Amino acid sequence: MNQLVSRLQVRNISKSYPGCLANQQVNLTILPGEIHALLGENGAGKSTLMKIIYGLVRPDAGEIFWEGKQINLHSPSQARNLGIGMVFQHFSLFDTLTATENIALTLSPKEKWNLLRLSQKIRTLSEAYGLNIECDRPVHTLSVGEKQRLEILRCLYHKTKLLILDEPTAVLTPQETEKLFATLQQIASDGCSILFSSHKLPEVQFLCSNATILRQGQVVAQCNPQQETPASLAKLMIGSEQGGGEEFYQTLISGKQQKEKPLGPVCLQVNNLCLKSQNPYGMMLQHIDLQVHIGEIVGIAGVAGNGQTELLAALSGEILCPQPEMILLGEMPIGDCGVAKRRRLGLAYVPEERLQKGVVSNFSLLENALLTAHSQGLVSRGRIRFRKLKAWTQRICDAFNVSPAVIDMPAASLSGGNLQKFIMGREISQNPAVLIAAHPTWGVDVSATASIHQALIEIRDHGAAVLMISEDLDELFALCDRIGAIYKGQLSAFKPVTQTSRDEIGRWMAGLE
Ligand SMILES: Nc1ncnc2c1ncn2[C@@H]1O[C@H](COP(=O)(O)OP(=O)(O)OP(=O)(O)O)[C@@H](O)[C@H]1O
Repeated sequence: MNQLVSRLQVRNISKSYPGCLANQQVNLTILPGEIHALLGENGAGKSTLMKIIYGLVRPDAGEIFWEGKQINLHSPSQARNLGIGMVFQHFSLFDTLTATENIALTLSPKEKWNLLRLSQKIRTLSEAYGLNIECDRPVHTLSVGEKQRLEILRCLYHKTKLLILDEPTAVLTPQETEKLFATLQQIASDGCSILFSSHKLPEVQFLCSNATILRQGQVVAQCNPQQETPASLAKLMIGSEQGGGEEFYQTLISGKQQKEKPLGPVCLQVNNLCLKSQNPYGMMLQHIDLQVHIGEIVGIAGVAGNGQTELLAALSGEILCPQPEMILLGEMPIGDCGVAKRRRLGLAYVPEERLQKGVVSNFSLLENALLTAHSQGLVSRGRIRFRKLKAWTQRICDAFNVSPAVIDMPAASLSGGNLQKFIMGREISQNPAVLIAAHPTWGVDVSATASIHQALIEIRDHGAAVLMISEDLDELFALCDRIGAIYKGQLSAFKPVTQTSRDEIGRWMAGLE
């Protein structure tokens, strides 16, 4: 193959949305077999550019060249036919269909296939790239990592020549990320180009040989990440006026070192919780005992699919417990209380799936704020107090740097990281007695991660009990006072972070102790 012909070139691409220039005269070139990073803060315009390249969003201006020829993309199916595949931050799979059926849906009507032969082909491909997918399992039973591998497999099936990955490692465990990177390197060495966006800068450095950096929709730099440091990459993203050097980056990522302190009274308690999953492939919770004290952040680590979803559902009230005493808030049994009552009693909740469960995506930020914060004096005698609601929502956006802070815009129009900041802000601002948060900084950029960590530390220091469930060990170690792991529906012991190590937690996550 002629290495001089670029796989993809975009020239002077611009795209605006009401009140925002998402991309401004963006130029980008990707060569065959290159793993190219697209970097920028939340809202910098990365997803917009990726969606333009995938034919999902029409640019207002600019040109796209595919293997040297100018193209006019008007749909993802046209992009897929050319060899462009995309894996979104929020997966685009049908949950009730199997892996094979999901791939079958994307085949052209002209293609001859039957499910059995297709399954065999997919299995062979899956083995060749070490993707490890069980073809006959319904998608809703797959873990996050498995769903992502299925999306990649679907692209490989279509002989993708440019694979676009929008924050693929945001909710993967370190082990899953390692596996993903090995697969990506193999795909790239076979000649497929990869466009990769991530807020995890050390990963970008490890994987990518070229990077384009966006700030407020414009290309501000291009570099080889392997010749940079995470600090210098962060500085390019944030801008030299604000971003400092290594020290500045370290303060962003390191969180607050915990001092050991005496524990306050227990605020959230789970007693011998045994619960069958409602999902036939789900994980049964077995004899869960857990205590979170006032003024404490407790972290639960674990590989996705080990009972985190079931535990979150039981704690939030989505699923009721067989006995009320299985969950206590202070001294009050709440195991039989629904979501609304638990919220009234002071429990706030940030779910795993932000678009499906965290917000109603076509509701405005204002309406989404009201959905969980109505008891904060925002409703009186059945009437919404609009002035208060507007001020409340605006305060969340300002305090958590949600951009654009336009409160009557639909939640779906926010970038992924900004939506996460909004959901975290909405829950933290209610000063809950207990905050349960799954993946609190999913897809959030380095500086916003630091602000969310700071906000979590502040509510803890003001007496809240915080329970975090995350696969991100760096985050758990940066924030938590005590940490444990979940494996096959059972909890490990919990230890102060100062008395354990990543190795030990990693062993607990793998059920080795
Ligand atoms: N459908 C839409 N309607 C209105 N505004 C939009 C829409 N999609 C994106 N935007 C805006 O365009 C800007 C760029 O968003 P984009 O999702 O491309 O950012 P990003 O760099 O991918 O951010 P993140 O890292 O948070 O995913 C943001 O200000 C966002 O609010």
